[in-house]
Amino acid sequence: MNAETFKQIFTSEDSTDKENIDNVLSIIEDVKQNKDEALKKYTAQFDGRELDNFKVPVEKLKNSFDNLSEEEKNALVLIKKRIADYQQSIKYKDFEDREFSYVYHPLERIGIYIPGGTALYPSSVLMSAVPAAVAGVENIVAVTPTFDDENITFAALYIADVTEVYTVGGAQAVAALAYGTETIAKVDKIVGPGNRYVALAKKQVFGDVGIDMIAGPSEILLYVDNSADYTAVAYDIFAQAEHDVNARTFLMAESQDVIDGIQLEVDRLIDSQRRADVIQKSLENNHYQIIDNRKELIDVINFIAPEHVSIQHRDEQEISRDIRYAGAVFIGKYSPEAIGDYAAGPSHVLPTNQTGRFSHGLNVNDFLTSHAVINLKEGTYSNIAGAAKTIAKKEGLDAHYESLNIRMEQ
Ligand SMILES: NC(=O)c1ccc[n+]([C@@H]2O[C@H](COP(=O)([O-])OP(=O)(O)OC[C@H]3O[C@@H](n4cnc5c(N)ncnc54)[C@H](O)[C@@H]3O)[C@@H](O)[C@H]2O)c1
Ligand SMILES: [Zn+2]
Repeated sequence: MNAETFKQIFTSEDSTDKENIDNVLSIIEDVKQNKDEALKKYTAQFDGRELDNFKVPVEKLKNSFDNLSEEEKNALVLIKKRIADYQQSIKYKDFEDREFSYVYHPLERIGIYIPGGTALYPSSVLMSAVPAAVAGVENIVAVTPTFDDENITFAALYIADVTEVYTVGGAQAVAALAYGTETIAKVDKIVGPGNRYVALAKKQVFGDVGIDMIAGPSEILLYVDNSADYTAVAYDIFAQAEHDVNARTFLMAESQDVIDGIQLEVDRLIDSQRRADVIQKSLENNHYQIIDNRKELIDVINFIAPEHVSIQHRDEQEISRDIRYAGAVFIGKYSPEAIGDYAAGPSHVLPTNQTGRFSHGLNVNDFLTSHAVINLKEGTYSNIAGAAKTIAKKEGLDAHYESLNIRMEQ
């Protein structure tokens, strides 16, 4: 049992979905050319809505918030504060020295995609918009295919310091953010999760505009021993599975007894789940493995770089310290992944499908850009200009050489 065993799982997936790519490319081209007209056309085609005006007035957002129960309002406010405090604490700070500085500035205008095709995601609003607001972004534009006059997504947008909201979704919304239309001005970066069309569109527009990452179907790797609460672990597996039929769980334990114990709870409880049909389907993607060697376990985790890792084990602290690549690591009984979805603080917008090996969860620093400031004094210059001249000469760049040399002679 080692990381090699998992290669098969990851290489056999259809990451290149030719038909959908062509479809998304033609939507993007159309929006580039025909702007608002194209947005209206695709909104009618895919969402079945005739839209004259897709800008949502702030009163609509406010109404949605005002009409929530006190309990719901308080929940959104508390979650917003948790996210903001956490993001503030990890925000990069300028480095300033006599001859070098490194300074950070917020992006000017960003777009957040809030999924809304089949479910509402007020948590995603807060997880994307609050980090941007903490970074100091002035123009936070949200797009979402959410059309009801009042809904919890609008309520979250109301308290999240979002400055503009448009009811467009899918690849057409991503294209509008990337290239601009008569109604929606172009942004500098697009963030947030969405379905495959949204993900493919983000991939296509990258380069013309920044993106955060390509987040695919959700996944969790659980490492559990017999000190864990098997019923709670069964619910952790359901929580992952109910997201989407493509979601998956990697359940790992040192012995078959543990896996059997959890499986018993899964079998006992599954029929009583409201989303049992989705759960049942996504459980087919699960992989249950016995790993009794700690080094192999860590190799597998680092290879998969799971979106979520949950360790519920006697040695959970020690094991967690060796993990290098993961979207987020949840340690122990009181850090279930579900608390991370809503309220722990770090964003739930996380890299999936091994992309955690080179990218990270959305955070405040994704909304900052930075540059170096070089302000050398004469002494430093004289110490290093000789080396620079030598290389400039070797490269045959004479003007570079002279630019350096002339200052040495003075
Ligand atoms: N990783 C995360 O943090 C996270 C959080 C929340 C949601 N999600 C994911 O976001 C996704 C939400 O998907 P959704 O579909 O509900 O909403 P969505 O808003 O992502 O997509 C809806 C849009 O898809 C477009 N579309 C639908 N069918 C199309 C077709 N045949 N061709 C072209 N475009 C088409 C439509 O324009 C529609 O507006 C889910 O996969 C969910 O798991 C992820
Ligand atoms: Zn979840």
